[in-house]
Amino acid sequence: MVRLAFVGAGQMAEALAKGFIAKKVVTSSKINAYDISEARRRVFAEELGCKVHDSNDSAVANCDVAILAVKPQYLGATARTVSPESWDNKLVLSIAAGVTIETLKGLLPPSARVVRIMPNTPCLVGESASAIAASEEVTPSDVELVKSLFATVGMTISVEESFLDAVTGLSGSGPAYVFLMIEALSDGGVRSGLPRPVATKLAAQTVMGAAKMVLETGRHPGELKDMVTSPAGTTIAGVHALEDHGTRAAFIDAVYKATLRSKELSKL
Ligand SMILES: NC(=O)C1=CN([C@@H]2O[C@H](COP(=O)(O)OP(=O)(O)OC[C@H]3O[C@@H](n4cnc5c(N)ncnc54)[C@H](OP(=O)(O)O)[C@@H]3O)[C@@H](O)[C@H]2O)C=CC1
Ligand SMILES: O=C(O)[C@@H]1CCC=N1
Repeated sequence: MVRLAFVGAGQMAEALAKGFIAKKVVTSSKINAYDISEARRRVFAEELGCKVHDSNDSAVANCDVAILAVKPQYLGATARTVSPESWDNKLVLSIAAGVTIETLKGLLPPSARVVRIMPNTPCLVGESASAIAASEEVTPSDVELVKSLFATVGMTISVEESFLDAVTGLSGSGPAYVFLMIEALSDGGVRSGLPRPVATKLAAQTVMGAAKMVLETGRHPGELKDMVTSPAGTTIAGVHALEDHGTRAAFIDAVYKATLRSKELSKL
């Protein structure tokens, strides 16, 4: 069984570790971790049962695959806390938004093989969307290993590295847009008289059901929308309100602005 190391044990590292453990792809005893925050080290040791180290160097020295999971701004300084000997021959996965393979290679010895991945938090429930871009040195068996690891917590897709900023703007950040949407739909239900727990449950199930229809039928979302929309009915009244408030443009702009921010992070 592969030995992992999380360099940074924050929100996303926790979501991935919990997902991997739940799917039994890695046992907690094979997950090494370090975080500068004692509170985060405690979560990994006490809640997840992982091997928590007293440095990034020790965590990486004891792994086959290291997952860089600190904020992009701290990646350079963090990578330098690990000695070249500990990085030697490691498969290094970076989930950091924006930070390019070229930058990552500049931080690591030449023997390290670099893969960038952009997952999202639904890995916690086995429904992540992870896009993967590998550097030239990465072997086909490395790619297979990464794909099989992340496939246990959701779907994986290989992309050109140049697409990763857009992926980050869409699926990396996307759960936040959808949570906001569910919260707002629930507010709408409450505004119309539903009790909050009923409204939130209906909103979340509706989003999940609609998403499943897109994925499972392969039909265009516009066509599926038309199936709900009766002439002079309730849905077209709701759709008109959404169009009137510029909802479609707001989503397009959200993804675009997040993409631009990912590009900015690559320059830090
Ligand atoms: N959250 C998400 O949905 C997603 C995040 N990502 C990427 O994942 C990465 C982590 O994001 P996220 O989990 O949200 O961030 P968090 O801030 O929750 O986690 C990062 C952790 O790293 C710690 N840290 C900082 N410096 C070091 C260091 N030198 N050594 C060890 N640990 C350190 C931080 O401690 P402290 O807080 O004390 O600084 C923090 O606990 C980012 O690069 C982000 O772009 C990718 C996909 C989705
Ligand atoms: O907000 C962020 O920067 C990170 C990257 C993608 C999701 N969260």
